[in-house]
Amino acid sequence: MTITVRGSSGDYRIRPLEPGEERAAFEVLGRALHRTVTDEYWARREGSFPAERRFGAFASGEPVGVTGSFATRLAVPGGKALPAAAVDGVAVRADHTRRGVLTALMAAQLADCARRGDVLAVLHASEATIYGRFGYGIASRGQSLRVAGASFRADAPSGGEVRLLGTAEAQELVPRLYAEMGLSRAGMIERREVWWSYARERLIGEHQVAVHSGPRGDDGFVLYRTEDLRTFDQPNLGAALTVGDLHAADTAAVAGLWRFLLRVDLVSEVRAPGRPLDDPLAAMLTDPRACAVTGLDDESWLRLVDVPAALAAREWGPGEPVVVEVADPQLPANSGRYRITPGGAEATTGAADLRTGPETLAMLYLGDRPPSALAAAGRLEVLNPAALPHADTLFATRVTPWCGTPF
Ligand SMILES: CC(=O)SCCNC(=O)CCNC(=O)[C@H](O)C(C)(C)COP(=O)(O)OP(=O)(O)OC[C@H]1O[C@@H](n2cnc3c(N)ncnc32)[C@H](O)[C@@H]1OP(=O)(O)O
Repeated sequence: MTITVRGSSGDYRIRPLEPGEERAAFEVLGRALHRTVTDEYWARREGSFPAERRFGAFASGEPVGVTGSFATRLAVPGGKALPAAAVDGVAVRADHTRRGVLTALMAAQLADCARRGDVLAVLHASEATIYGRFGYGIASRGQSLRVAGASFRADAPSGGEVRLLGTAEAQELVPRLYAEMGLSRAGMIERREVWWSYARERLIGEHQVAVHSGPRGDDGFVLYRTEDLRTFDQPNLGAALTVGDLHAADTAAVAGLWRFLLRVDLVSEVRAPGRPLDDPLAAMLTDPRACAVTGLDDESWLRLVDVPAALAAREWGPGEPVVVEVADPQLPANSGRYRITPGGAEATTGAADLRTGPETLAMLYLGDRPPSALAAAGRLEVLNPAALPHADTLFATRVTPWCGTPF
């Protein structure tokens, strides 16, 4: 499948990447992200950048734009994990931007996802102004924590052991433990081999790895690195310890890992970017302000590729039935009215209570924000005001959504 897009200074051909074109396409990405692709760097990345599921935009036979995805499953409220495309490696070369190349790549990719049966697509955005127009919406947010001078309350969970692993052991154990612990929050994705092929070396190889064991065995891990903050003037500053990845089966394991991190010698502060909004740490401390929130940002952007399948698969809260009308010009098969009840959701011809597009639907889908908040912001058209409180309880979820996997 090739699409030709007319540009002011020539045509672009949008087509699937072919084997052998991976490195040239990766260099488009490298340049756009201000990174030099050396032979050594490409050797490390090659396994995570297959031609499969990748599209290129070609000008005079040369790649000038790229987008890709890897297949995964994403957990939705209620615990089901749906087929999803984890979109990554999106770039257009600087001398070809703002001519519609990304728009054409996104259209090709979304059509491909729909054909493959991906119910959802998910990405982490470099800028928050890019993806809404393609039907992606902020589906989970993350907070950055800075912890210093903290001590635990007497009633905080305790127990268990933490041990540090060597790199080889960690590279085997951490992927297995992540898979065994399962997708405990809506928004979490399966980490497939194509993801680990780079993360095993970069994430694990460049971090210290500690594993927590509770009564049932290994139940959490943390990856961290340190950066010396000491100066001649401030010899007691110690190091900043930054958490690169932390997943645990329960809050006792989270507490155990944090107790360990906060006891590491010669460390003056622990930084943990991108934690879930309901991270339990502050509530476990004698001084909750010892755990400061230093940032709050969008974390994952979701696109409902197959709206009927996505709505049918998630769990709904209590409430009177609500009919939501969706208008999706990019994937017209999604356009229609959906009757949502505590027992499920299905297409209907009944009168609509609420009307919106795919971006706002994605913002509601994992329960990150209530419909009333997005209606107040003007993103959701309210045709029947009496339905709004019911929509709030139907869309509400027990657990805060979070992806927790960088890609
Ligand atoms: C999931 C990920 O991989 S995130 C990484 C994304 N990649 C990067 O950030 C790398 C650097 N940036 C780039 O490569 C490019 O600027 C891209 C990919 C973001 C955009 O590519 P372009 O081909 O210029 O986009 P395109 O011309 O199709 O623009 C479509 C629309 O988005 C807008 N747009 C595109 N990029 C941006 C941006 N960075 N900020 C604001 N608006 C943008 C355009 O103005 C245009 O708006 P319009 O439809 O109202 O005219």
